[in-house]
Amino acid sequence: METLSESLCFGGVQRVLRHASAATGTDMTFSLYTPPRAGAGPTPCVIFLAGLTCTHENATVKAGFQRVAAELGLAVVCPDTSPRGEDAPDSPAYDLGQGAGFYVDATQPPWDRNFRMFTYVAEELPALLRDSFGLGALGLTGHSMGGHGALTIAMRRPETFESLSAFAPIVSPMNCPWGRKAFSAYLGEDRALWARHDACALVRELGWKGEILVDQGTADPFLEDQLKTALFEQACAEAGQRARIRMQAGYDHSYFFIATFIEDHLRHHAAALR
Ligand SMILES: N[C@@H](CCC(=O)N[C@@H](CSC=O)C(=O)NCC(=O)O)C(=O)O
Repeated sequence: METLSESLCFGGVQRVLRHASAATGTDMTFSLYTPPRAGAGPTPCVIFLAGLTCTHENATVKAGFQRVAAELGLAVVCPDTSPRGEDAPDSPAYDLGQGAGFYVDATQPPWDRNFRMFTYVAEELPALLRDSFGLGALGLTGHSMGGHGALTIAMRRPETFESLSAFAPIVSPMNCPWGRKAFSAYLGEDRALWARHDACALVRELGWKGEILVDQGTADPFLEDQLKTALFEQACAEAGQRARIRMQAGYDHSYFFIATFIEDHLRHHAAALR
């Protein structure tokens, strides 16, 4: 494990770290904020999964989570969104390849060797945070493609994650252009496999053990074609899933929207992780 940077922030420490990942077969970079106040027992931690084109850095420097995380005694981890580097495949498109891992384990060449972001987030990272940093209960959140990752990974791994929220998530990748393009490339044409990575399908099949908090801006340019929040509202209603899905008037898809509501999300996680 290599420490790339370390800065004091609101009395806690904001680090950027790099490690060799067994899941992706590449080095992976992530940020880790640890709060100043050590409570009783291991520090609870929220993992924030970012969206298309992002690295660990976007949420770390733009979401503004550190002040509230310090107050609540929460650690926050921001992983990268895909494997990177010359040894991993890529595509010239912003919505496929490096920066667009879609939180699945690819089954199709050339992606299948490295693009294993489901295993990285669901298994390798939680074990690393527990074993190398002594962190405790885990919550999962994310934005857009990362909101899709948070919803799908948490529902499939309720034994690993205790709390769940999302900002402007892609709620049904099977039914939007970003998702269909990524799933065709990474997973092939097996629709049953696609459904195992689709939040609307999973909420009907598995559900989530707690309340899901979702914020979505009404001025988000991706709302109608890509994100389709109404499909998740309908799926939750039909499945009897507890969910607080808040349509936030006038907010767009940016990190200004995330920064506005990050405090609510961290409080939602802190309440469940105690
Ligand atoms: N370049 C693309 C859209 C890129 C974009 O908006 N990325 C979002 C996430 S979208 C869903 O996963 C993002 O978080 N960007 C980084 C940031 O710091 O804002 C286009 O122009 O259509």
